[in-house]
Amino acid sequence: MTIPVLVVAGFLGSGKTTLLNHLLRTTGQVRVGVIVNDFGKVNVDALTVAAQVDSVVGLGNGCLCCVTDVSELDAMLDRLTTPGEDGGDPPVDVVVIEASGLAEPPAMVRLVVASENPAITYGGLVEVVDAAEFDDTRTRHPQLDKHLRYADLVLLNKVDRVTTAERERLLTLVRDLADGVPVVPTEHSRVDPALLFDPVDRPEPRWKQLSFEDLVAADTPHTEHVHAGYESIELVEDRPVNPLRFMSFLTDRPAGLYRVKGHVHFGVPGHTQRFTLHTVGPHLRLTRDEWPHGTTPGTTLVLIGAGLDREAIHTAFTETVEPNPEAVDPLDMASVTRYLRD
Ligand SMILES: Nc1nc2c(ncn2[C@@H]2O[C@H](COP(=O)(O)OP(=O)(O)OP(=O)(O)O)[C@@H](O)[C@H]2O)c(=O)[nH]1
Repeated sequence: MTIPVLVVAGFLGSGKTTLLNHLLRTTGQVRVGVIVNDFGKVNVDALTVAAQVDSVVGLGNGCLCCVTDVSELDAMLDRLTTPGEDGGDPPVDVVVIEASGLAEPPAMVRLVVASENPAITYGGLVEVVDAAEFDDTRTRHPQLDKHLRYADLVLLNKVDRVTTAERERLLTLVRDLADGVPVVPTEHSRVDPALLFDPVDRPEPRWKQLSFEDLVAADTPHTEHVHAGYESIELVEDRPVNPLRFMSFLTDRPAGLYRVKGHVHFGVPGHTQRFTLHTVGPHLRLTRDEWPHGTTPGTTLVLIGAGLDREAIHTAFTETVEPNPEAVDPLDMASVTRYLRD
């Protein structure tokens, strides 16, 4: 299991810190490590802080870390993702970094994507935009359009501050500008964490200390419940898929797609193993191993995003099916193996 590292960006006051606090509160068993450049911003009840060592503040359900600039980020990621001395689990399941300033998000994304740390994987760049200020921000910062296209997911936040008609106009405009990047409308950055990363299935100990998360959950008002706001599509196919057609299905990403995970069966001579795939936006990650004993090779994918065209996706995927994998040129597998990380 690798630890996804997400980067949260957005203009001043758009709702980035609100998103971090929301994730710390609502991720169930997922332990979220948060990296901010100022602890003071995150709403930590002093009583719930279990320990503060150097620049890491430990919480019941995660860690809060502090970095002053990008150069410290790598070391902080190592710390958060290294298993304990007892060889047990690393301290967190997911890391969320709040990027500040305009230049930082691309630098942070590059650092995470290029990281040599085998424990982490890039989890996506989430751009938070303020619906009520959108037109003004765009006038003042024309580069906002570029930021939208560069993101892997856009949260159109503060929709409670605009009328329904305005919300629809903005949603259409932002979707248009984001050019295929999924856009999810939110209030107080309340996005379903399942859109961002996978839930963790950790057996609950029969007896456990009350955690930060339990305390918050106990007094979380009903209105805090998240609306799904995202969808997932499962694709299952027993027949092999063609490497070139399948890779172009992934790289010509369907509009609204945020991430894809699953197993792929190419069945091409010399490449009949199981390929495990994770994508976030345009970033692909593949590993290869043998099919577990007793399983029939086949492709099973879960696509997660917002505003997905189910029918178009099913059709495009079906077109990748290869009736005669033995006849496929093994060199065509280079389009797949160049993404391998094993
Ligand atoms: N009405 C409304 N207010 C919101 C919403 N989301 C955030 N806010 C408020 O907007 C203000 C700014 O939110 P933050 O989460 O601090 O924004 P930020 O992007 O972290 O801000 P900076 O770090 O200063 O750039 C706070 O007062 C939030 O409570 C929302 O959806 N609706």
